[in-house]
Amino acid sequence: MSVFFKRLGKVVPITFSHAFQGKSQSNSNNFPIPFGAIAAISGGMSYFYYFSEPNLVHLDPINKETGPKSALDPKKWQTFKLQDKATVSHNTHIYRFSFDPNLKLGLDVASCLITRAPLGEDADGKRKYVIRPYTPISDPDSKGYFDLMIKVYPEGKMSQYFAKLKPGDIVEVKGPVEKVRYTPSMKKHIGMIAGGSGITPMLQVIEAILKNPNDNTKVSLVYANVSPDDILLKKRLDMLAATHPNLKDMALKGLPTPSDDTLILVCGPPGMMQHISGDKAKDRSQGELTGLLKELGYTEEMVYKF
Ligand SMILES: Cc1cc2nc3c(=O)[nH]c(=O)nc-3n(C[C@H](O)[C@H](O)[C@H](O)COP(=O)(O)OP(=O)(O)OC[C@H]3O[C@@H](n4cnc5c(N)ncnc54)[C@H](O)[C@@H]3O)c2cc1C
Repeated sequence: MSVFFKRLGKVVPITFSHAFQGKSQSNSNNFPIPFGAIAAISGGMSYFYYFSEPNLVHLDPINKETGPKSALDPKKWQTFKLQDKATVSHNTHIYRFSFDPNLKLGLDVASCLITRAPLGEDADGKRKYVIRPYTPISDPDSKGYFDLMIKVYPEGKMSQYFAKLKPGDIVEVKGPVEKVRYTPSMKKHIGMIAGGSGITPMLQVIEAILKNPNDNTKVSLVYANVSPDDILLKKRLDMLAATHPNLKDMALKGLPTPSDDTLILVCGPPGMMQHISGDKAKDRSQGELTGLLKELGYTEEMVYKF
């Protein structure tokens, strides 16, 4: 496993021990997206990401009661009203959308939803849309709202649309789209490799594991970012680093070794995917497993690309 981190280290100009120093770091030449910060968390961690940033939306207590009705419809675009927006980092925000408080959103872990926004008209005067998937990070069992954490790109069609939204504005949403079905204790050890906003599907799975007291699945998360300032939920990670003296070692040993009891989830920008696992196929199926994970002996059955 140390080979993996040696190789990863080639594209990570700063080691984990530097990741929380709060300075901007130089770019790597090896990667389309430079990775300047990497964090690893292992095993039975508790998660408080909503409480880790002072300017976040205040969450209502989660209503665990489940009901038969869902707010989402996989076949129909539905409108959801933006209730509030909170800043997580210089380019990332959490958007809370509200709906009927008697309903759950209606998705199984791990799933995303699809959003669309009007984008001018085509030659025939027909409305054009930009369509993008996003992964809710709120508890799927909460009623009446869901949260999206979205990174804004300077030229990003949809993320710029989100950046301009004000409370009361509406967004069209369809779904859910199931990615990988998580069932409690389906694997002994799950490794996660995330870059930037690729942390969102990992959060969904982590939350599902941690809220179930009977689920003892071990989770190792490797989280790469452009610079320390880009680490989403940094305060929470800082706290873990401060209270877990062996966290640095875990960064070197954390990922599960290849075995039938192992699942590695990967989500991040194209450059990272290419290097770690190979990108998904053009038809968005899983595609061939290549990259570091393949070299290290993981098989396609052990890896899932979001
Ligand atoms: C299953 C799934 C779930 C997703 N969940 C989330 C989520 O929860 N939160 C979230 O923020 N995003 C998520 N994404 C990514 C999201 O769907 C969009 O791709 C992203 O918001 C960019 O869309 P855009 O229209 O703003 O940019 P585009 O108009 O598509 O791209 C414009 C420019 O932005 C830059 N850019 C766009 N995407 C990236 C990238 N990934 N890395 C580096 N540069 C980029 C490039 O320079 C690009 O040329 C998810 C993607 C998938 C496939």
